[in-house]
Amino acid sequence: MDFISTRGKIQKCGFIDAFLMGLADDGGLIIPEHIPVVPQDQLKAWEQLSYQELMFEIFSYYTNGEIPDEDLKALIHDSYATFRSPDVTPIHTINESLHVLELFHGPTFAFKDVALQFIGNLYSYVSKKQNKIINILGATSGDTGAAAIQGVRGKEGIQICILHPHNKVSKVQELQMTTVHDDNVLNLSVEGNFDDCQRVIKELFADIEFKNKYHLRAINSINFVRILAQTVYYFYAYFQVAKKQSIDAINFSVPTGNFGNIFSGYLAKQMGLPIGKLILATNENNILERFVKEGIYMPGDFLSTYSPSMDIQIASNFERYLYYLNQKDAGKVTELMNEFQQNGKLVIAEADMPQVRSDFDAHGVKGAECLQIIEKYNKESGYLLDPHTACGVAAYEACSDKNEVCVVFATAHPAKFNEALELIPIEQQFPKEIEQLFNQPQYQTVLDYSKEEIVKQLEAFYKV
Ligand SMILES: N[C@@H](CCOP(=O)(O)O)C(=O)O
Repeated sequence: MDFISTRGKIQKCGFIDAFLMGLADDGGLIIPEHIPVVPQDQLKAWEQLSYQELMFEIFSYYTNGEIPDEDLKALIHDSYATFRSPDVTPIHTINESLHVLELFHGPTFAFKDVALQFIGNLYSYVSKKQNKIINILGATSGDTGAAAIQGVRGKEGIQICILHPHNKVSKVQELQMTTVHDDNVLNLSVEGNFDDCQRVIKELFADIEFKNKYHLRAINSINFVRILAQTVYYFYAYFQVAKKQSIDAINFSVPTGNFGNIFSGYLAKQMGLPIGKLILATNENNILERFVKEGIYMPGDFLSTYSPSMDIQIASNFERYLYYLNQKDAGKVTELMNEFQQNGKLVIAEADMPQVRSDFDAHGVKGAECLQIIEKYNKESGYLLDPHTACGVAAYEACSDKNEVCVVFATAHPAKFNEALELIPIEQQFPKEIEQLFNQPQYQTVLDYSKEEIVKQLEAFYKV
């Protein structure tokens, strides 16, 4: 399996090189040259596998034997040893048409742990095997940063710097990042929003001289390994539901900001998993919903919402989808991305819209609807949703027929967003790992939004 760029201007490379490159050196995103299709009898056999065994099988389609089987198995095993559920991502069934896939049983109580605990271990493995310096640079709207820091803290040969938007993440998210006081961790709290943070890191990754000098590595979903690791739970969810009831295709409703989590579903579907609808669940920052409904991809005004992890306007992984929508024409993708850069908007050809609408459906939650859904499900079924998952459930209600089966992703534990939950008359409980954060000192540098200032901080922090 070789890896290429959506812009077509890098040499084909193998799995580890694709992992280390993060953002493609031509400014595009890395994708597999061909998406492998899993034969039906293989899919059937996978039904009985544990999460870890399934992940090994899926990764083996992509790793080209670059990681010996025993090493890959050990990496996978170690990555999920810290999870609070033996199933890694267990299913909670509300009724026959609605299942919630709990993706928050990792150390930082969000779905990001599922990929990032593995990625932390993989960076450590590569650093030791190839004697490589790993300087991670990432941007977060709250969850990625906490999970990535947790995945690499204290690991030899790895430094991590995370940019988060100052005062625009939840208190628990902020504490999860900034109470870590390890020498290899730097938290920069930037006056701006997530899009500002993501823009700077993308510019730095696209500056090849800087990227190579400082050995920059990515943990955001620009890194294809993030996408691949997230496909595993689509397969696992399907098999768990299939054990409970007879199903054909199932729908997935996915809270999404950077288009990474749902793009993993697109990949799983191309690999042959019987997925019906992929439903994009967003909040008021609804660029993706407008794209599906109107065919226009154009950022609107940034809004702070009850679901801050999805307070994103420019979705990195959208470019991966554009590549497939345009029949893998890298020249066309380059043209479209340049157009977006210049005009701040992309208009999808009318002829392509039936395809878009058969690939995705979408619903954007507005204000009170998020809290109403949390209250309603708590009252009716005693299940507590976090605000992002509530967007997913609202999108299920809007887009999935009741005679279809839908899995909604619970992307975070509700305790991470107590500010929103306090607005509803329900009882909240904090897991002890979260409760104890409130008594700890914080370590972060607050910065104006200035690329020069950020670069100065990185140059002082990274070992080269
Ligand atoms: N919602 C994310 C934003 C970064 O997205 P990623 O999937 O590219 O890491 C977060 O919580 O940080």
